[in-house]
Amino acid sequence: MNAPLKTLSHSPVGQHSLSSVPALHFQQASFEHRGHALLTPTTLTLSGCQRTLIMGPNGAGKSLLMRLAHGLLRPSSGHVRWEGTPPVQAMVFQRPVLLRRSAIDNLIYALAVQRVPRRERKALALQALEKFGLASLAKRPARVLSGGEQQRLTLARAWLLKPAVLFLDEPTSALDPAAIKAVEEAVNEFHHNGTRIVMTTHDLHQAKRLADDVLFMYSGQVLEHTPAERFFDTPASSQARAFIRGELVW
Ligand SMILES: Nc1ncnc2c1ncn2[C@@H]1O[C@H](COP(=O)(O)OP(=O)(O)OP(=O)(O)O)[C@@H](O)[C@H]1O
Repeated sequence: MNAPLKTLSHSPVGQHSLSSVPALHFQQASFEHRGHALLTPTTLTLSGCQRTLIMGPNGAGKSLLMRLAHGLLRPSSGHVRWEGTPPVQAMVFQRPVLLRRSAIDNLIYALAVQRVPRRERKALALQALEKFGLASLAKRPARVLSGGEQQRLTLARAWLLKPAVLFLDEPTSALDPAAIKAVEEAVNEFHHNGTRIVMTTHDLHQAKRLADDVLFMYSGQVLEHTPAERFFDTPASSQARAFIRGELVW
């Protein structure tokens, strides 16, 4: 059972205003592997602190686009550029990536990497565990936590980073309804604190709950990037219409 998230604001230093999160531009950015175009030349901009949901069938290129955005991959041609200084970013994966140590030590390690003074680390880590309903599991090895608990721990770690941009790659696909709710609440709280959200999901209902805008991909192409309401009410492409009806397999 997941308790609702405790309200705890980021410190003022960690708050972002619409104008302070720099835009990210894809300029004719493509990605090829062994002669196959996995992302056709793509031009788009992510700006403000929107919640952008990337949708599309399996293999459409959603994770690829996100990895290019986060800088984990470089485009084969074109550019992926921040307007100004690249902001603090965090990424949450479908399968949580945690160190072989206790829950609290995973957070303390992340703070050490950020060079937070040693004397402040434990209190900050405890606050984050408390916020994500994990205080009673602080000493438990992170890797034996349940899937939902592990995902909340990765969100707690991201929270400590105070990212201007948070990328989430299918963060709820392996979770039960209560854990999904907890993750969605966390996503919204990041959003309320001025973090831009970029997230992939296969869950249309989740996308409707969370999205400000939708990026729809099909076969390595971004077919639509529109406000969420327009995407769900009047999708422009036949592929998106089929996808929303549950008829587009790939
Ligand atoms: N780094 C990479 N090198 C080579 N091929 C890749 C790489 N990343 C992804 N691919 C390939 O690109 C295609 C798109 O993969 P991607 O993971 O982006 O799809 P997706 O839309 O996220 O799919 P799913 O919904 O199944 O997670 C796939 O055919 C995949 O095998």
